[in-house]
Amino acid sequence: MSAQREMKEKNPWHTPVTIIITVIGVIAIVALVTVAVLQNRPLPQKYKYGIVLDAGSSHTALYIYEWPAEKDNNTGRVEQTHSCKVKGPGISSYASNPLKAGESLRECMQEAEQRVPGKRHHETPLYLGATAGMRLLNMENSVASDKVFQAVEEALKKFPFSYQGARILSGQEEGSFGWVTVNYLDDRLKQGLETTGALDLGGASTQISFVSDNYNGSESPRNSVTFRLYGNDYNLYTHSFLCYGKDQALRMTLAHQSQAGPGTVLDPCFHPGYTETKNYLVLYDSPCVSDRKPQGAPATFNHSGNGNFLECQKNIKSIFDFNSCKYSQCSFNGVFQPLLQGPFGAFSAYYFVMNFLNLTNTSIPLDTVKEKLKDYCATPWNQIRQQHPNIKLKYLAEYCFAGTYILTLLTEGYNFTSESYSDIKFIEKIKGSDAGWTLGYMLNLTNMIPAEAPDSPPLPHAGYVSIVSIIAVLIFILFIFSLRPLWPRCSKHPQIV
Ligand SMILES: Nc1ccn([C@@H]2O[C@H](COP(=O)(O)OP(=O)(O)O)[C@@H](O)[C@H]2O)c(=O)n1
Ligand SMILES: [Ca+2]
Repeated sequence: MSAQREMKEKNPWHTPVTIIITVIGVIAIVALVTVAVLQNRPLPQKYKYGIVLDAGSSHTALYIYEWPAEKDNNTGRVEQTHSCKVKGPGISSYASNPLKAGESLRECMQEAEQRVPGKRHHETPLYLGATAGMRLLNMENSVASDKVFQAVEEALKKFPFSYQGARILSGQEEGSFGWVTVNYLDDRLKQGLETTGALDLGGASTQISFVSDNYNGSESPRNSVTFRLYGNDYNLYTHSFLCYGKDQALRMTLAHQSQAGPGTVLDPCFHPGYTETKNYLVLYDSPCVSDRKPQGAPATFNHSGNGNFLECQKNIKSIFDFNSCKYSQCSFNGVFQPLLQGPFGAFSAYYFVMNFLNLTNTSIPLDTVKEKLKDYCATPWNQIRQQHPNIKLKYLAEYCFAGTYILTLLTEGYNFTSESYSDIKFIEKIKGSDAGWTLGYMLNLTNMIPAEAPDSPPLPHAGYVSIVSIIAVLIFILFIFSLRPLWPRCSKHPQIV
């Protein structure tokens, strides 16, 4: 017998039956695992889109959101993919020429048409939400505000999206949807984590929204908003202060000073050397101040600065009422506010102003922040202008006021202390999406956040593939053992040839 044959007889695995079984087994395992992997491989992503227009008091911005199309119940992450700032002022400024309000949106809407894939246009919901600018116009002149909405509606309907309406948000909606946005983007809602409060500062109103253990909605129910999200109940405290956005607050502070008498206003909230001639009619053209219009005043007044932080803060404090409170505790103007419970995200003008002033770092002690602002306000206007040649003078002139207003609102208004000040984070975006009410508004209207926690597959994909592989190998080994009777017998002793 040849040596080769001898080898074969010694090694039972070399019989044709076992070789065939092994090959088939290996092929079967590879096929099984391949199918398991391929079946669960993410498909090329297809997206759905949603568009929200934020018609603020100072300007309108368009946001495009996208989310994976094939996720059940739209449970995939929603992200902002594009934003467009509408040129010109907010839509409430077009009260005397409503058609222009509609026209102003055209450029950003055309951009949206480019950005959203054509075949998704007709199914992409389009919302417009207006905030405090339109609230004020509606109070002042509801016919004019209706006309602006009509014009805006006509302009938006010309685009191929699924138009869902334009309306004024209530203060509660504005505050609570800002809170939803921040906590959704931080993944706090899905995971049932402690939530972040939301501080939104606009031009015409400002919102504060947070969950507090000592607030269940029974004291001052009008400040209560409840949500059931991903299986958790949230009882939110929220309040919107109309007229306490930074632009209207500036009007109120100026109006307060100009009551001292017509002529010149020497304003501690403006830099030394700043001087402008301003129109009384423009100053008082807002329901926030119209009742304070002095009788028989001249058409214009001289607005000059002397840059004094402490005096500025004193003036700002005069627009708050700290005395009336019929609840256990109040923020200001007799508005109930439970004990602050952080952390807080402060966005919109809070961020823009503090970022300009290089004061977004809240681990800097509050006293140091005040010192820095004091120095900034005392800096001569000429020097400020030279340091920031590219910033529009109107905006540049107002940062001393705006910074002082923010600190006053937070500490005197909402009762943040030197300790709790560091609970605030000034934020612009979270994971690429702007902080603001728009995302929360769309998530709510499209039912994108389920009330109950979605059922998740019991195993992640990797775990599933590993278990399938292990079971396949075990079945194969069992199979081999079940064929034992067919195995060639091996002798314990070397065969004698
Ligand atoms: N880059 C920017 C953009 C806006 N802003 C200010 O942020 C505020 C935005 O308010 P808004 O137009 O949303 O007004 P509301 O309707 O929310 O009260 C305005 O006071 C703007 O002047 C800013 O300070 N810097
Ligand atoms: Ca706003």
